[in-house]
Amino acid sequence: MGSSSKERKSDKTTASTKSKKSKTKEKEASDDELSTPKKSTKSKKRKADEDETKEKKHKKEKKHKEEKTDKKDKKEKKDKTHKKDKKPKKSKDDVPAEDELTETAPEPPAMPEPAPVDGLLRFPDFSRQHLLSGESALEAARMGIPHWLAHPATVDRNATAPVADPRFALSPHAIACCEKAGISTLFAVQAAVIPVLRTAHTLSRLRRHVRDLCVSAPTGSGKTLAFVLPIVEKLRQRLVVRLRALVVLPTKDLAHQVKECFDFFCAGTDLRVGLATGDVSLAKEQAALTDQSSNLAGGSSLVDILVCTPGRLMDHLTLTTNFTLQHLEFWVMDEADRLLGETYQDWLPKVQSFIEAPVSPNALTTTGDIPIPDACTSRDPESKLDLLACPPPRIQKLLFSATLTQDPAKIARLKLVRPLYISITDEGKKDQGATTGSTATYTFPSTLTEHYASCPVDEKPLWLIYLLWEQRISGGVCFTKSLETAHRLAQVVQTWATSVPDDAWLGAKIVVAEYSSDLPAAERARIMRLFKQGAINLLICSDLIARGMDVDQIASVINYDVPTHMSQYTHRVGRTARAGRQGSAYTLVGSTQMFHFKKMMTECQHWDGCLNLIKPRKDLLETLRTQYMTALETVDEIYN
Ligand SMILES: Nc1ncnc2c1ncn2[C@@H]1O[C@H](COP(=O)(O)OP(=O)(O)OP(=O)(O)O)[C@@H](O)[C@H]1O
Repeated sequence: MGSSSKERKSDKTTASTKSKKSKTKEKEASDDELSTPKKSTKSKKRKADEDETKEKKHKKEKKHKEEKTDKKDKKEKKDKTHKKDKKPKKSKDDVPAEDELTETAPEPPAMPEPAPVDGLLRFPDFSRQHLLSGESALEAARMGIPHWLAHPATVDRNATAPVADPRFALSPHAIACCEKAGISTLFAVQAAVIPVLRTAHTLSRLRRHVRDLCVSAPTGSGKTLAFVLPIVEKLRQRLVVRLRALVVLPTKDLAHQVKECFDFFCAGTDLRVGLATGDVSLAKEQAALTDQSSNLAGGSSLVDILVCTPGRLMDHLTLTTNFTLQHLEFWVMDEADRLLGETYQDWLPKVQSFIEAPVSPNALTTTGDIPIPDACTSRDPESKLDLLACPPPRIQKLLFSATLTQDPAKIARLKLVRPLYISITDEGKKDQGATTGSTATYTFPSTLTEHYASCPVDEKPLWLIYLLWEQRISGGVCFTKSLETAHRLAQVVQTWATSVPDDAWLGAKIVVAEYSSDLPAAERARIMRLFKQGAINLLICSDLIARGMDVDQIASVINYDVPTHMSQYTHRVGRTARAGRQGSAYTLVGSTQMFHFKKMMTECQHWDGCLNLIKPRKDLLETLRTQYMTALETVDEIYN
């Protein structure tokens, strides 16, 4: 009892002392709020004592530290003297500090322009003088277009250079291939892009200089070679076969075309190029792409470069054993704006996730407890499985199109790193798209002559016949809005052409073929072969070959149906006037479509003085009308 009363007393005392202290504190606090604190003499003394003790302690610690540093310095000095002659020179293969290499590393400062040193590659001197100003810049910002996208580095289309120019640092093999292909001068897009890619990969083992590229250049300006050449040049130095370049195209036909280009430039190297388009069974493609029996997951690629369509790429990513993107260095998207609009199986985010995902430990073979990675790298910078601690090369994304989108939302999906936007334009037409507020710039081949004819909608087939006859069109492609129209039109035109006596043709007699996605691949290939040989000289099709197809023989393009968008017009007419050759484009505009057509052209500053109006000769039109009516009757008899 007694002790407890004592405890209670002492508790009371403590409590009262505490409350006194807290009262004093409260008072000090309230004083503090009003004025500079006035400390009592007692507390001043206590403070001075404390300070003295602190200083003593600090001096002691400092002395101790100095002694320690002194000892360390002496030791290092001794070691240095000892190792002086033994120190190895820094090799170019030295592995750099990890934080310097990961993509999460802080954004490096703006790349300094390397001085023009002989023997070293230089970045091209992209003009930046015509940056958007005033309202245009504000407009771009308002539309949410990132600065780099609104301010392309423009290159004049005449800025060509000889293949052997040291800026390109092309190997004798590449130069020989160009010679074999009849290429002595690199076109502007190639002269601009190749040094950027070559420099990035030659100078920088850190790959700091690796920037993603968006390239916009007119149709037929040589974009394919702009990525094929540097990729082959980089990869031909590789030792082990890995899938290092992925080239995605929107259609099978285009994929075949680009594969042919790679094959040509890879001939004489041991690089292997694969194709995944779904032309053959999945099993056959799988067998051609990876060694299915290998237990080195992902390390059994049978190809270095894969040219594919998005659909088949998805199949291989999900179904093919040992198919991996972990070694990828280049990811090319040709006809990028079309691919970005492609939602098939959500392909874009899926590929993106395969690239970003760390290599799954399940994908590794183990010997006992030790994992054997298929190669020295994984994409995960934190990965403990990264045995050689060698950082993976960063994937360079390369986007090409004649009508590259400026839609910020679409571009953002690609997560581009320090992107550089190169645009090949006409002098004086810079920033055209941005000033008009459209979502892409449109530049046409300078060798293209454009025409249009305004005609009654129900007389379009007759006017097409008129054009074919009067303009002596041979080697032409005629675009319709649908397969059905293409089918019917091909029947009518072919029937009319057959009905005209051979000796009436002053030029080559027209032989028509329908070229449609409904046809089997082999049949399409046969028709294209005949077209290239001149045995067929007019292809009637929907938009199947409106993009990217490169056929020398196309001298004229006819838009039987008016394109609904400027990019569609650009790609269609771009099938002619390629690689500096002359070409003509004709658009048949139904009288009810005239308003839309003119508006579309005017908005893209492509109306005044750009197109010639065709005024038909009435007598010839009437003569042909009779022939056309007869052909129509024959078609109805034969086919219906
Ligand atoms: N430097 C060059 N010299 C001569 N011809 C070239 C050169 N570069 C490319 N070509 C040829 O130019 C043609 C068009 O090239 P390519 O198909 O790459 O054009 P593109 O810019 O991709 O066109 P599109 O936008 O229509 O796809 C091809 O036949 C190609 O062989």
